[in-house]
Amino acid sequence: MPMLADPSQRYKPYTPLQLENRQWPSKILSKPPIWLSTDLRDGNQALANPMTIEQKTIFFQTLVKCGFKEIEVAYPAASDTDFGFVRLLIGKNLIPDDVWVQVLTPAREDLIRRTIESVSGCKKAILHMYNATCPTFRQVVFRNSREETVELAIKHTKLVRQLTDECTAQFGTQFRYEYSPETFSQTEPDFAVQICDAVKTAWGRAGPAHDDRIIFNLPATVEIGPPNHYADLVEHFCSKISERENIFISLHPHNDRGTGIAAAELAQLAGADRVEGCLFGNGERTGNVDLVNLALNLYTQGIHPEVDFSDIDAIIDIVTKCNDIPIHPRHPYAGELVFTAFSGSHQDAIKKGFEAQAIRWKEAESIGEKKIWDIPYLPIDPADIGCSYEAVIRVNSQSGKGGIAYLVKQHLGLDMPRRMQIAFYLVIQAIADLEAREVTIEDITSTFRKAYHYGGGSYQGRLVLKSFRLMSEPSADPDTNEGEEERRMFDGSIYVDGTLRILRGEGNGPLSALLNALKTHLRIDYSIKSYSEHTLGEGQTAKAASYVELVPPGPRSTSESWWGVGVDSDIAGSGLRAVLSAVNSAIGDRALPELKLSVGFGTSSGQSDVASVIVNSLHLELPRRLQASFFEVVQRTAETSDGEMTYTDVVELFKETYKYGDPVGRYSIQTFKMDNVENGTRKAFSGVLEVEGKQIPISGEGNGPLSAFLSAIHSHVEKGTLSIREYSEHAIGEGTEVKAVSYVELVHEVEVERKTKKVSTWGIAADTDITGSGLMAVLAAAENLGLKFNA
Ligand SMILES: CC(=O)SCCNC(=O)CCNC(=O)[C@H](O)C(C)(C)COP(=O)(O)OP(=O)(O)OC[C@H]1O[C@@H](n2cnc3c(N)ncnc32)[C@H](O)[C@@H]1OP(=O)(O)O
Ligand SMILES: CC(C)C(=O)C(=O)O
Repeated sequence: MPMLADPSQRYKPYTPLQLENRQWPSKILSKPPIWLSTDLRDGNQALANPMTIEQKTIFFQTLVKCGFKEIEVAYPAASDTDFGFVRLLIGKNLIPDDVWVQVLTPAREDLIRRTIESVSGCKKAILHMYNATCPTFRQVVFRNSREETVELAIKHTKLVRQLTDECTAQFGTQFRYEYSPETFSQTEPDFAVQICDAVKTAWGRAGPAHDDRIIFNLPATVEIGPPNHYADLVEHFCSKISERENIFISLHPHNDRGTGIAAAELAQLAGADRVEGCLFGNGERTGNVDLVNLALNLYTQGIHPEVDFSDIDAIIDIVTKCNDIPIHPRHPYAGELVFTAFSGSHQDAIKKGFEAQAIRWKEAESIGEKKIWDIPYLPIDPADIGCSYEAVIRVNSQSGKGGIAYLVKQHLGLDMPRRMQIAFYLVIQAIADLEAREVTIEDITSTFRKAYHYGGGSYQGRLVLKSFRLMSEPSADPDTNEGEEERRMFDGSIYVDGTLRILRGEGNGPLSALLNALKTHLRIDYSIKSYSEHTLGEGQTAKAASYVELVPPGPRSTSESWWGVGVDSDIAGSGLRAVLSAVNSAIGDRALPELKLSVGFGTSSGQSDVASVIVNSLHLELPRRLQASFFEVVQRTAETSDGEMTYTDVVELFKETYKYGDPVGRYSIQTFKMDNVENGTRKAFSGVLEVEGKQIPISGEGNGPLSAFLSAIHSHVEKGTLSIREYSEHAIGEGTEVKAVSYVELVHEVEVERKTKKVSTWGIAADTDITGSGLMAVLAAAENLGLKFNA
């Protein structure tokens, strides 16, 4: 059947109340109401499968834990389960002393007796009786006149009074009385007041003290009008009922029009003291009013609700298990999606909101002011109810760059520059569109790693930085401006398609020096369009994150660009890594010039090619001056072999030249000790030097281990003086096999025919002890120089 063209033919509107001097619209809520949870009664009676005693027990304990002090636990006359549950709570002493349990009964003698029997022995009980009072119920259900309806309420209230007094006398149970003119919102307002006044008189003991007050519960048993109408009815009731000070006015809104929350809030403004409802709004039909929603609404106004939902997920878990009803994903405060934004503009605003709030809070903290929550689209801090920010931003095809950037920042700590956000957004958007699904955080982080070759392991690209050195030297150009006078030289070992190569370049900064090296050695030619950086983490573990945008060289008309990201404990290192990250994207699978390992080490080969051979074969990252020195050796040797040397020839030549890896040297250190002297500002070396089988005790002092050792051997050198021109070291090997390799360039000066003659050479040594490797490198150099030691 279609909807009616004229619904007024079937449905009549509510009758508005002509309330004079209406007060509630200009009031505000400033304190929480008394809460009554009726989950175990009104909520329970609405379930297809009412709760078992075990479920009711768990639910009851959860309510107690949340801080509810009044809990309607059963309709005891309804079933053995309900009756037995009340007996169990009392028998097992499960009711805390400050908690009132409430039980409901209709106005029928047999059921009232059974209900009061159920609470005998309980410390504090609220006996709740109801009878329907509105015209339809009077006429149809009870077939009673107004007078008969009032009489029914009076008669049974008197019975309740008599039986509860008897129970108090016998068991010491403290009782309060709650009366509900059921269907209050459909009852004539004056009749509701009349019947409650009569009930109060029949009860006969309402007083102003908290525990003596009679409770009049005014149910919107069925929500038949807008919330302002309910508020009007409540304000009318509050102003007309006698002895208002001896009464608690309670609300019991249902949610048939979906305005139960609004009705409860407005009716509190209208004068109510107490609210009955269920967690997450379970209950008959569309449910009772949701107490969690009401309480958290107060909380977000800065008013503590005096019930605690700090771990809302745990509460949801118990409630959904007991009710066997799921919570809607959009349910206020509790739904799975209520702290989630999928749409781009929401995500953007949330991201900016968090950033701005962090700054605001820092300032507020420094001047002792409140840290007020003010994040777009998030009325409450999810953390306050035990939720994480994990789900705040989720990505699908409706999302924008801001949300994706937020997630990258949250999960990888990387705060991408705006243009990079746009570039990465397009990558994610393509996935979301193509696969028509939500893009998970795992998808986003792994796509980011793949796109920018970030995170090592399987994500790394064709070019991987192993180590580098940056040097400065004054510019050769006399016309350079102040501040531009330095040239930067990059000298690094980079894996190129798995082969370690030594690349060198120079520029006016580290990044341009690397780009120059890539151009020179690998014909990779790009320029930097933008660069930015920020710190990642705090304190000692802080690192630098750099972002680079590369474009093809020449006039910048192209829209094509490649972004890269690099993270390193060293800021220059992070920039270099960012360049390589972008280069890896830019080159794709284009072929790169190979390192020719077996031919061409004649005059046409460069120093870095030779250095590449050494690093690949012996894992030695030669200092630049040693590279130059050895290159000269290679060139001289190549001349004698028609300009051609094989890879193996070069390696052997290196070993032979520097006696590297030669186990039987003429000189060795038998034992040594390095002490701190002069408050640790200087070092004192003492040990035994073995020279061609002879043991020579030596000792000396210096400002560091090497100078101390040098001074120790000095007096035993046959003639001349020794000094160290250059020293460097690096680790070699991995894990437990790691050693230190030291490189020492030793200079020997001798007077020959009144002229000072200077010769120098390199010594290289590896040892598990870094000081040991340095000393051995000095000896190796001495041996390579052909020095003689006296005993
Ligand atoms: C708005 C609310 O939520 S009110 C609470 C509703 N909750 C429940 O009903 C859950 C528990 N109920 C039950 O277990 C049963 O209904 C019982 C045990 C209370 C009564 O069961 P029964 O005796 O079989 O009667 P039934 O369920 O048909 O109830 C209707 C009878 O109670 C009367 N009645 C209904 N409400 C009331 C009341 N508040 N006061 C007095 N009598 C009432 C009806 O007029 C009707 O009487 P009739 O049999 O003389 O016509
Ligand atoms: C018994 C009353 C309070 C009731 O549950 C209702 O009217 O909804």
